[in-house]
Amino acid sequence: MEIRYTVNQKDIKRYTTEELRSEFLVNGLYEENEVKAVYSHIDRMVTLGCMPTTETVAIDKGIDCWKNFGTHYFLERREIGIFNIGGKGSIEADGVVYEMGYKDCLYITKETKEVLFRSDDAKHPAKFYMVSAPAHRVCKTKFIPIEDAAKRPLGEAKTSNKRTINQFIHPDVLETCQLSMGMTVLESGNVWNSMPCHTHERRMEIYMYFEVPEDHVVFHMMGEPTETRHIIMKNEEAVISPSWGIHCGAGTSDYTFIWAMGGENQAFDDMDNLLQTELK
Ligand SMILES: O=C[C@H](O)[C@@H](O)CC(=O)C(=O)O
Ligand SMILES: [Zn+2]
Repeated sequence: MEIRYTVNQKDIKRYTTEELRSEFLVNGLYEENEVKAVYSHIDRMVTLGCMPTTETVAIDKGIDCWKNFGTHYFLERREIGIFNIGGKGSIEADGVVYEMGYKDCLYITKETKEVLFRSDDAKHPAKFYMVSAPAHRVCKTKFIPIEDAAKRPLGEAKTSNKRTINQFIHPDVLETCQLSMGMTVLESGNVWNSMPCHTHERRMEIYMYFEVPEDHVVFHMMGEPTETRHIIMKNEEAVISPSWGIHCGAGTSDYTFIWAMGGENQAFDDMDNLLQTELK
């Protein structure tokens, strides 16, 4: 598992493109029958990808839980949210099997000892995208299909940002310790997400862009509002946003992304909103 430490907003002003990317971009999430995990010291959030093909893959494959977490198993003191962005598959959590279709979500609570990933068809494998946060109490493991997500339509075609925020792991849908997660779907021909943009000093956030057509990219904006930087994102790549940073983007096409937050609170609307004209 790759470990990343926290960075400071004063230092990143001088980062090169490569330095910015190695600090904030998470790519190569899907290697056959492996678990790719990046542990960020920013709110101790772990971003993971798993694409089982011919094997049943355990969540801690390639991870030394005792060394990295000081626990006997991955979810001993953590909770996790998982989306399937690939073909049909299943997740087994302490003996209970959840069938996971495209864009289905599963929240798994703290103290779940065994988590296993499988694909129904190795030729069209499931791709599990996951974010895990430290947790202090047991909640309820819950399967959440997109129909059960709380929907928030936002934006308009005139400003190229017509989209729907689907809140899956959210206090209105289920209880968690600190994790919240959802999926924002842009309507055809709309390219801007999270614009007008915001920060939230109380929480960090991770975006993972997908349904980005081949040969297209998303310009993900980051940095302090008056010191903005960008990272060019390809399909199925994630980007870490520290509490002090904006996080929004424009694609060269429409796309979808999964957001995940952790930190002090779970109040989705607790944002420090910014006007476009305030940005530099
Ligand atoms: O804090 C909330 C997150 O940044 C996202 O939910 C915003 C988003 O999906 C959007 O406006 O498109
Ligand atoms: Zn945000």
